[in-house]
Parts: sequence; C-alpha cells; structure tokens
Amino acid sequence: MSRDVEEPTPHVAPSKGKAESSKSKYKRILLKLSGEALMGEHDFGIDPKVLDRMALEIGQLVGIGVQVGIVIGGGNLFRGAALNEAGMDRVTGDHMGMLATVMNALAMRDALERSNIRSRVMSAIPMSGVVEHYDRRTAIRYLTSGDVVLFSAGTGNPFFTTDSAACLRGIEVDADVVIKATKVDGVYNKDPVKHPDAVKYDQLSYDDALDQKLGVMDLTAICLVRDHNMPVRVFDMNKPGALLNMVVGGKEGTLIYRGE
Ligand SMILES: Nc1ncnc2c1ncn2[C@@H]1O[C@H](COP(=O)(O)OP(=O)(O)O)[C@@H](O)[C@H]1O
Ligand SMILES: O=c1ccn([C@@H]2O[C@H](COP(=O)(O)OP(=O)(O)O)[C@@H](O)[C@H]2O)c(=O)[nH]1
Repeated sequence: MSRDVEEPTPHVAPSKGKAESSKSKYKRILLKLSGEALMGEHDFGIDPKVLDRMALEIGQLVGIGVQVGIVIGGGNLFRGAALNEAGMDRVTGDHMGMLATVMNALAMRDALERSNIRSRVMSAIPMSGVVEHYDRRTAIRYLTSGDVVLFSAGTGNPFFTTDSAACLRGIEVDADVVIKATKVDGVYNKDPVKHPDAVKYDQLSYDDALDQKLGVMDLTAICLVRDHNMPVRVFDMNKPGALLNMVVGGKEGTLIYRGE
C-alpha cells in the first residue's frame, strides 16, 4: 500500500465521503485515548469531567468535518500484565482488560451523546445487546456519514495492547493518521518521566523508533504502522486545544513516519 505520508502535502482522499474538511489537514483520523487519562485526578475509574472535556475536543474536530474513529485503552480499570503479576492467568487478565475498554467506550459514547455528537460503539468481542460487533465495512459507512466510531475490546486477542488495536483499526479503515493522545507531549530519546534531560523529537522514522526501542508505543504497533506506512502522531492529551491545533496543521507532539 502506498499511503501518502502527511508531509509535504496533506493527504485528502476523495473516496472518504462528503465531509467538508477545508480547515483540517486530515479527512479521517484514528485517535487512541489512554485509559489511564480517563482517571483524571483519581487512582482508578473514570472521571466524568475528563470525559466531558474530551467530548468537547472531539466535537470540535467533528465540527470542522473530520471523520473520527477512536480506540480507548483500559489501563484505568484493568491491565492483563498487572493482573498476571498479581497471580492471575494472563489470558483471563487480558480478557478483563479488553472488557475494561468496552466500559470506557460506553462512558465516552455517553459523554459524546450528551454533547449531541452522534457516535457508535463497536466491539471486537461480540456482546449482543450491549454494543455492535466490529465490522470494517459498517464502520467505514458510519465514519463516512459523520458518526464518531469507538472501537472497543482492542484487537479481541490477548497479548496485544490498545496501541496495536489503534494502529490496526487505523489501517483497516484507511485513516490518514493514527493520533496517540497520552500523558507526555511527544516522543523523546528516553522516557521523559524518568529522565528530565530527555530530548524531544519533532519527528522520527519508524526504524529509529524501533532501533532505539522508544517505550512510548509498543514495538508490535510500530512494526504494523511501518509495514503499512501509516503516520502516527503522539501528543499530550492534557493540553487543552492541542488536538484541534494538530489536526489543522499546528505544531504539536511528535510525528513518527517513514522518514526521508
Ligand atoms: N522515549 C519515550 N518518549 C516518550 N514517552 C516515553 C518514552 N519511553 C517511555 N515513555 C513513557 O510512555 C508513556 C506513554 O505510553 P503508555 O504508558 O503506553 O501510555 P498510554 O497509557 O497512553 O497508552 C509515557 O507516559 C512515558 O512515560
Ligand atoms: O488487543 C488487545 C488490547 C488490550 N488488551 C488488554 O486490555 C488492557 C488495556 O489496554 P491497554 O493497556 O492498551 O490500555 P491503555 O494503556 O491504553 O490504558 C491491556 O493491558 C490488555 O490486558 C488485550 O488483551 N488485547
């Protein structure tokens, strides 16, 4: 697949429906939201104030015609690896982690709909009566019609992360970019939380991210985007307005792409 990387010319594919995105650099994005960020000031669970703020920011994108797919993590509730360390079977823990992402997606849909933003939740694990089962063609139809689509339950398989799920869904629905909204404002040469002298990259290649084993995103996810030439942007979701600014072409976060 030869996906046009965002530089130097914005990639606007005519096949993605009628949405007017004259001010947006992208027609369709896949936004990965950290589960942990949903906790806000708390140690566990979901802070409704955080959801409302995110709904507002997502609404701004929808308002300028951007088609938005979202993958939410589950780290605010359960992580398979942590449950495993505490003695639980890993696969059971991962199933709990994936179910946690469904709960987060339901909470986010609720917040979006309270803000009058049409949205759908799809799950990689069938959950009849609660959410729709993921189907790529249906998801693309929803996106094209302007609905926000929340892809929940990760990839549906244990031993993966929601970063990998975000990259997978982004590639499947032919998004222009995967945007990882996280706790740090970009990718650094080492973990900036542990190393105050870490230096931030404005952009770096997939191969550099892999070679340096930069921990901001798991290596499985980076291999996937590299193989499909899907650009990834990493930015700080706690910085108000940063998401909209990035989508209209402002300088935010770090771009991971195929390089020169
Ligand atoms: N080289 C790096 N650049 C930026 N962040 C890094 C790096 N190495 C490790 N990190 C850590 O990765 C974290 C983001 O990844 P992760 O915990 O998976 O986030 P999320 O919960 O958003 O998926 C950051 O909070 C940061 O502490
Ligand atoms: O495809 C997937 C995605 C997620 N998970 C599980 O769900 C948890 C929550 O996802 P993640 O840790 O990626 O959430 P985040 O760090 O983004 O909050 C993971 O720890 C895994 O246990 C999984 O098993 N398969």
